[in-house]
Amino acid sequence: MNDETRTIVPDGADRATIRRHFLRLRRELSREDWQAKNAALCAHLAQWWTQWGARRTPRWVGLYWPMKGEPDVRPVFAAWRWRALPAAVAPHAPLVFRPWQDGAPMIDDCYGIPTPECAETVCPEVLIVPLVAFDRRGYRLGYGGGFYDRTLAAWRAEGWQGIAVGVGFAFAALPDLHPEAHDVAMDVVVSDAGVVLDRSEGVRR
Ligand SMILES: Nc1nc2c(c(=O)[nH]1)N(C=O)[C@@H](CNc1ccc(C(=O)N[C@@H](CCC(=O)O)C(=O)O)cc1)CN2
Ligand SMILES: Nc1ncnc2c1ncn2[C@@H]1O[C@H](COP(=O)(O)OP(=O)(O)OP(=O)(O)O)[C@@H](O)[C@H]1O
Repeated sequence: MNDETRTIVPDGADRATIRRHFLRLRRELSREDWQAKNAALCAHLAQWWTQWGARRTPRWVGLYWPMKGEPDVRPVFAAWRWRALPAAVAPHAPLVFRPWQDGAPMIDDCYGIPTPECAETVCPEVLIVPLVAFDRRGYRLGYGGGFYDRTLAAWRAEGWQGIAVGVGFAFAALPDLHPEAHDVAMDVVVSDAGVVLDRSEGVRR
């Protein structure tokens, strides 16, 4: 299967169908394929981060603990002191972010995803967001919990000046995901094909 056929989804597909389609494609990647794509994505993200970080003074970076074949961009921030991981604490609540260092004690959040066992929470200035699928304007599909949308909506309502950086595999790019009212677009999207969207200069953060 080449990258072009990968993007074919059934005509008029709804979100659940699109989500299943790209989750299946991701699951079917060979280990070698996944590693090559992940390495390319990490290289592009590292370059973006170096350039962006040189002009700003970001502190907390919100990462995620990868699962189900998600890209693993943790190596890009391995030397960064201010790393945080999300915890889903309830099905309809915004995510909370907890400081994280390698080797820190972890517990499962309410979806069984490891999260630091730590009472402190932080609000990341740079939020790295996993993309199951994404479109040209930076709208995304995740696992369907609405967590990132809810989290970003809550933070922005409180005056958050941070930046949302989506990371996903290039085969999951679609022209238009037909966003719904609650969908929050990414400011930057990085894939194994490069930085495919960057509005970070336009936003004051
Ligand atoms: N690595 C990672 N961590 C993350 C997220 C993420 O997308 N990736 N999240 C981003 O939100 C939050 C957790 N959200 C999740 C939402 C749903 C499911 C889940 O397993 N859903 C079921 C289907 C549920 C349904 O259909 O209603 C499944 O996929 O089997 C897992 C995590 C916080 N942590
Ligand atoms: N700000 C919000 N307030 C209330 N409900 C919301 C909000 N954002 C999303 N939702 C609800 O969450 C549900 C899932 O949304 P969506 O399909 O966009 O999830 P997703 O972006 O794939 O998931 P995730 O962000 O967890 O990766 C939708 O039914 C939506 O109504």
